[in-house]
Amino acid sequence: MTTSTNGKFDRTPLIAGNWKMNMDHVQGITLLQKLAWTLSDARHDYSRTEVAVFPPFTDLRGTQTLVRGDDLKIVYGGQDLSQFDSGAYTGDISGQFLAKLGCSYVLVGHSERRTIHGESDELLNAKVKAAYRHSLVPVLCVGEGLEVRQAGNHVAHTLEQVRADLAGLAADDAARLVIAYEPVWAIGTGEVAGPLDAQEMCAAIRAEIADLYDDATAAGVRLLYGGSVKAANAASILKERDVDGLLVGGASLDAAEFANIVRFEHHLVTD
Ligand SMILES: O=C[C@H](O)COP(=O)(O)O
Repeated sequence: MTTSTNGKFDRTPLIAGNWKMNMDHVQGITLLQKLAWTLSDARHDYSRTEVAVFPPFTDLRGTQTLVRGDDLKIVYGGQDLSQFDSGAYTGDISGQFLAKLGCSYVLVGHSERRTIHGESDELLNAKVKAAYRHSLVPVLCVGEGLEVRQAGNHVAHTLEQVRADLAGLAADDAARLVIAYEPVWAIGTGEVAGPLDAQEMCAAIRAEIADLYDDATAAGVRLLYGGSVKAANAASILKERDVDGLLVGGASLDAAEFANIVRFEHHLVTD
């Protein structure tokens, strides 16, 4: 388990920015530089809250060069990877290539991959395993659409994704996993799941991991919430017991806004 000096956190909180298909390699460098400067001016302590960005593939080499050159503490990852390691898979990107570019993480099963690209749980299970083959930590994205939520089946649906996507995964790999709960109806819509919705699902996922593995493994897994997160709602979501971080889309494209989300602790009201 990672440890944190943050009051409620047993695990180091992770604030992750998914740039999606925004920011070319020049814009990406400018955004990353602004983010690093803003956090440096604010004396952000990266050992208290980890910061990750997920730029498009074409930005990763520039990201690596900037992070290394300026000795930044921001970590980064790819938005997807192939289930294969190399070969005749036109357009795909191997986890091996991501690792060589210094990526720490990789998103797996973002809802936009599941819906637009029709990625199945079987495929995502293979991608999770491919990530570990290349020492990348998968950020596995799960969550329900609006109809499932309205029918009240959101917990069962999401846990089914968790079970299928992790099938056959070893416990020591599972313990390092990050899972992002992203209700599809709250992504890019301005609709935010309430803190209690986020907590309900994160607690259910943690209990499921404990069932699949054991309590120690479940205690190590970091669970993020994603869906229309802004600086104004970040702290209230992160106050919840089982929520260990955030996966931020739109708001991560604005360095000042994202830095404010990273600095959520300054907005936490202590009870
Ligand atoms: O990966 C991020 C999620 O899809 C959330 O995106 P959003 O913050 O723009 O709603």
